[in-house]
Amino acid sequence: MHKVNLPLGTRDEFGKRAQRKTQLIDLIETELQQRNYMKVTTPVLEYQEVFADFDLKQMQTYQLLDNNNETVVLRPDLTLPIARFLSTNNLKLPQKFYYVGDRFKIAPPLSGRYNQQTQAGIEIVGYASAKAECECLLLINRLSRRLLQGKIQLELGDARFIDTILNELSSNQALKQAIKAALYQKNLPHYLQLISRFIEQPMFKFLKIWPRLFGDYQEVQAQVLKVGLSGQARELFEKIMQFADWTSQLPNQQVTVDLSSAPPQEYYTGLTFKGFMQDISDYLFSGGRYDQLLQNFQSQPEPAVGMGIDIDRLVDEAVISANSHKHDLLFFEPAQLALVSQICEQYPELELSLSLDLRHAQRNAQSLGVKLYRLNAQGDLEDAT
Ligand SMILES: N[C@@H](Cc1c[nH]c[nH+]1)C(=O)O
Repeated sequence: MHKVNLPLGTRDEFGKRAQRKTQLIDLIETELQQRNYMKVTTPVLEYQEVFADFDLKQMQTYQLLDNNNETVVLRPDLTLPIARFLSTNNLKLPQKFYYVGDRFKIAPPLSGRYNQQTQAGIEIVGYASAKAECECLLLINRLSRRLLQGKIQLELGDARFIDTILNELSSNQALKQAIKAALYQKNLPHYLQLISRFIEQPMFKFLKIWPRLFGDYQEVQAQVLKVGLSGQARELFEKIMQFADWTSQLPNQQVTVDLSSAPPQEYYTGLTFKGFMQDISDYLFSGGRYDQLLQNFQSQPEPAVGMGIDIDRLVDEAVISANSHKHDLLFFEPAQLALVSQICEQYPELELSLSLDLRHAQRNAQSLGVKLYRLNAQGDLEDAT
């Protein structure tokens, strides 16, 4: 038979890694259930229109035709299916939900990323106050301390900040888009050229330092205070700083801000946050407020905050040890099945020896360094090593 390869960007998971992943998911689910989150599982297949309104980071999706000739996609995001779910089910709100599942995005070739990624996440729906953001930030801090020796750095921003500044500057859409793109790409020469026309404006001092406004929140705060900000931009800035102040008081929590990058998802409408580790390019946690999203699926908007947890990254980095203790073996004959069933219940860690005969079973136990038992005439365990 010829060997069949896996589709590009996919992998098999097995052994210790697969076991650690299950342990990690169990730990997160227990944590969330203890805090009264409701589990939601949505299918991996959705109609394309669920994702149509959002440019989910230019991602390519897997598309299939169902038997009615309608295009369905393997979900590239888990928040939009939850929004779709909420609009079609009359659940009592406010409510806190969580999910664990795989999402599928076709990664650029040679990027080293997998196209199927496991994500856990929470969606806190119906709460307008900052306490919903606090719940997410607390969870990141708790998981960071519990699993990653407190190594997660938080990065805060606000999805409205960039547009607010640009709207105060100009009504020229094309120009605003160009500045935004230069800022996102950190294309400094082009950015400086684009802002040069605002040299007479009071905000020019801010514009000049804007691309560098990321990093330690107190340093960024000091720089912004020097040049000043006004109006709504200032209010948003103060709100980000307020959250930075609160979270920096959590144990082992380093806090940074970023005032010049694209929000992690297009649907965010307020505070955004990411949790990352030094020297790892991908974020382990990413979320934000998205008060308008549910309006896309139903007539009414609903305040909401949520975040995703990159389970695959977390498995690679988390300090959890897979149970790897040895199992003693039980040699048996098929005719003893009913008895074996009882013994298995009594000794859940005993592994059945499936070797053909006692001699093979003994050899196997010896090479594994474990004991071999068998059942004597009275139905009791006896050492047969
Ligand atoms: N779906 C988001 C995370 C999130 C959950 N809820 C809100 N945001 C992501 O994948 O980045």
